Amino acid sequence: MSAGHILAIDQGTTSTRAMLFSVTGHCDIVAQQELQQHYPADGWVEHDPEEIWQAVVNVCRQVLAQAAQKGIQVTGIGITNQRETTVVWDRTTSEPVYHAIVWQDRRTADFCHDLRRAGHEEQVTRATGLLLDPYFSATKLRWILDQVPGAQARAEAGELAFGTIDSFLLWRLTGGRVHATDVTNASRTMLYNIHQLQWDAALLALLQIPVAVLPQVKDCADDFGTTDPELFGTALRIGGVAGDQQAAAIGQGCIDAGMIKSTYGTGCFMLLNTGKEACSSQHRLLTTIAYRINGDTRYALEGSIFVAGAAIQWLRDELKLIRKTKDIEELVAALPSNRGVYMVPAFTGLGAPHWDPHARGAIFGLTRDTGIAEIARATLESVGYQTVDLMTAMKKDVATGSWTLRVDGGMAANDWFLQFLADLLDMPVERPDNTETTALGAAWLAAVQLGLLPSLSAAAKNWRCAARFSSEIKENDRTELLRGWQAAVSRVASERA
Ligand SMILES: Nc1ncnc2c1ncn2[C@@H]1O[C@H](COP(=O)(O)OP(=O)(O)O)[C@@H](O)[C@H]1O
Ligand SMILES: O=P(O)(O)OC[C@H](O)CO
Repeated sequence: MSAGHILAIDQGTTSTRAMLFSVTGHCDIVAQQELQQHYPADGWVEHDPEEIWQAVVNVCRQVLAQAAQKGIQVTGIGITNQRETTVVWDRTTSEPVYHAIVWQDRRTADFCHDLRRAGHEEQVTRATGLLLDPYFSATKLRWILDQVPGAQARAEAGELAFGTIDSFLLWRLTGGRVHATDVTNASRTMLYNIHQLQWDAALLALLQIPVAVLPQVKDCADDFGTTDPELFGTALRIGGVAGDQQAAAIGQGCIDAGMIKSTYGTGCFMLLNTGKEACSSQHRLLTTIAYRINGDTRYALEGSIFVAGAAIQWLRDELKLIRKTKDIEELVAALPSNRGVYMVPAFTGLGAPHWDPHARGAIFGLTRDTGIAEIARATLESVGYQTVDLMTAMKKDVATGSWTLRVDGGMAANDWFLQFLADLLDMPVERPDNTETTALGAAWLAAVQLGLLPSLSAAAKNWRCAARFSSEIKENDRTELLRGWQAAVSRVASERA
């Protein structure tokens, strides 16, 4: 029997995956299930937690069945998840009291605006490293406690539990025995003090969140309990949990200060490891926890863009300009330039460094001969320009870094995009051989906890570069491209930003 494999659960925004990894990071078996998106109103995005749970059980069972057939021994489980997405459930029945409110949801934009006007943003940033934005869990939780009849009183009485998706899965996987989360997920709630490493009493009071509703916060490699034996036929230990962007940074081997990764999935998330220092941004980036192992906390600066690959899906599904996502590469590569067309994909507002939840998307520079290719190219380019906005802010905040960008996620398969990125950033862009970095990071955390790996440093030695892109354009051309973007993005700003 082959030993030492970890089952990684990656519960993402658009799909749920289970993957089986060896400790070197080789993936043997994968199962995946799409997740339905619910848009009940403008700017609202929800998931059905029961659908998420069923998908997790299904994909895990598929992988475990194949592992058993191949005689592979599964040592334990690592979990990684879409962050901030908020679930509240009944502790007795384990049933959610409302749909999961997804990180992209903007329904609490006005509430955040009011809190900002009342002067609370500095307090939020000082304690949590975040900005006062509907992106984070706190105001979503407040909304559920306000809108579901009786929820506030039941939360105060200890009858309800709140959690990000990792917590909800831990609860269900352990048969309601564990109500916990890890520090990286906690650091995205806007309720967790990232310096004191505990729930922030002043913010809980400000938002009237009862302590009784909150999960216990653990390290990323920790004892998260064992699965209910009835689920998978055996009790598996859960040894690792991290939010998906932090897990991707680990899977990219960005475990030391100065290393940067960017993940291009539905959104784009750039994390710069700042080591033991919680660097506070002067340029509207987030300070967040990169990971904590054996009580040793490492921090990161994060730039979050809400729409990256989702814009390519929009071209495919709404505008029907491309049939398959991968068709975009050939389409845009055929054009000699962007022909002055710029697209700002502010479908759900703008994230870092603009933080404008009321901004909406726009296309600029249209002429009589603008066609499908120009609009597709402007859309793909917009993800590159937004990356430059993040990197520019990071370079201003932190003097030293490796200034090499490691990339992953669905869009990292697009060579044209990665070359454009290297051209715009004037920086090497590296794609690893294993682009399933998110699940890999969760697997490595569990492997460390369960004794299959001595440390994350040992794990990171397995990282390999598969493709490297360097700038091939002139400084003048870069400046011109960026000037066009800056003009476009400034025109979608809302009056309330
Ligand atoms: N060749 C490609 N060019 C551009 N975008 C792509 C390409 N392949 C996939 N994508 C985009 O990548 C995203 C899927 O990436 P993935 O990492 O699976 O996302 P998530 O984890 O957020 O669900 C989709 O939004 C899709 O539009
Ligand atoms: O599920 P993803 O990969 O789109 O990631 C979502 C992020 O964690 C949101 O902060």
